[in-house]
Amino acid sequence: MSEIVIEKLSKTYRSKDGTVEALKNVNLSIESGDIYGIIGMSGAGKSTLVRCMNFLERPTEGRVLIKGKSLGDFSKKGLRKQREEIGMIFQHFNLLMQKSVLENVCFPLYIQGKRKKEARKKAYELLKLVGLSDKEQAYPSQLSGGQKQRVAIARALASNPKILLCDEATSALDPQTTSSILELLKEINSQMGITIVIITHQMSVVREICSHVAIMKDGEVVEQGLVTEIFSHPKSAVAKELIRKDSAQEPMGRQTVQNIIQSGEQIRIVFSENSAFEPVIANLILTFHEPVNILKADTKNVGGVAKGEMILEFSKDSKNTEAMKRYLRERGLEIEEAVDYVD
Ligand SMILES: Nc1ncnc2c1ncn2[C@@H]1O[C@H](COP(=O)(O)OP(=O)(O)OP(=O)(O)O)[C@@H](O)[C@H]1O
Repeated sequence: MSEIVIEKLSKTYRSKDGTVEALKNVNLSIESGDIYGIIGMSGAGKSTLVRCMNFLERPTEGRVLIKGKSLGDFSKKGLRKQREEIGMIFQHFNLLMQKSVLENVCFPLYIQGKRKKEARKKAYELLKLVGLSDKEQAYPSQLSGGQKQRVAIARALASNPKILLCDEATSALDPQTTSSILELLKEINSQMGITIVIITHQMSVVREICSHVAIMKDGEVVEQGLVTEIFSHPKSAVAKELIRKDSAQEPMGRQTVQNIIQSGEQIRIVFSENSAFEPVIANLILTFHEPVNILKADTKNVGGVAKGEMILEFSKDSKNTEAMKRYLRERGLEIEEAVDYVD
């Protein structure tokens, strides 16, 4: 049975300035143990969707099922109990600034009625898990962004949730700290079996950690599936744009993209790092006696697997472009037009 099912979900905000359809007929299925990314540009509806997953926001239409139980059917008390199974972390950590790290982690346990001794024992364990045993007496203002997010993760895990919702949890962090937090989330997923939902606007986050992804635009899911599949063969314009931005963020990638000679047709190829890719390109050149520019070549971590990505450019006056593409396809490489990936 799926851990989370989103069925025909719509959310409309009404205010004196008019109505906003933040979600339109969203359908998703998230399996137990998935790390599921939800990605899209600003305003796409990501936060609204994740807030509907624990009914912080009530949908206008549709259902949210957690392990087959519809959240809409719960009483207030039942919903509060159900929410203990769904932890959440945020971009700005939302810690209690007047309380120590230890007391921040104890807080949800006190709300559940746990005694101080029991709560503290659990909090010590969690602080050890997130690598902050030495900071239990510190206050949030004395911590770095990455450490604050570790406290927030420990606090979210205090009620033994089955699901952890992460709303732009790494957006306020530098790339190195982002990687260490993603690493921690991966450990939590694999060691504790917690299903993780990650809201982000960065493809690099999805690439590094997620098994599945849903891509949102204007309140709708425009594409969803395995990250490896979407990274290799994105279909929607939004997916292509997010992949292009991901590449352009790397200094080498940007430089190469800016320096390209806009001449012949360009294609994008994604391949396994250890595939026999180079001989194919060398043989292509030897077979057709034509130069082929390699505009960009990169290796990316896609769900822990190294994937090669290349953008090739054929000569402007080439009469062999179609034959060369056929040659590459016949050798098992899947290729696509690269117009969406270069500026
Ligand atoms: N409480 C609210 N009242 C009215 N409109 C809202 C409310 N919350 C969100 N919206 C609108 O709903 C749409 C989706 O917003 P949402 O915050 O879910 O998008 P997002 O993809 O998370 O964006 P961002 O990445 O900028 O946080 C936007 O047009 C937003 O202005």
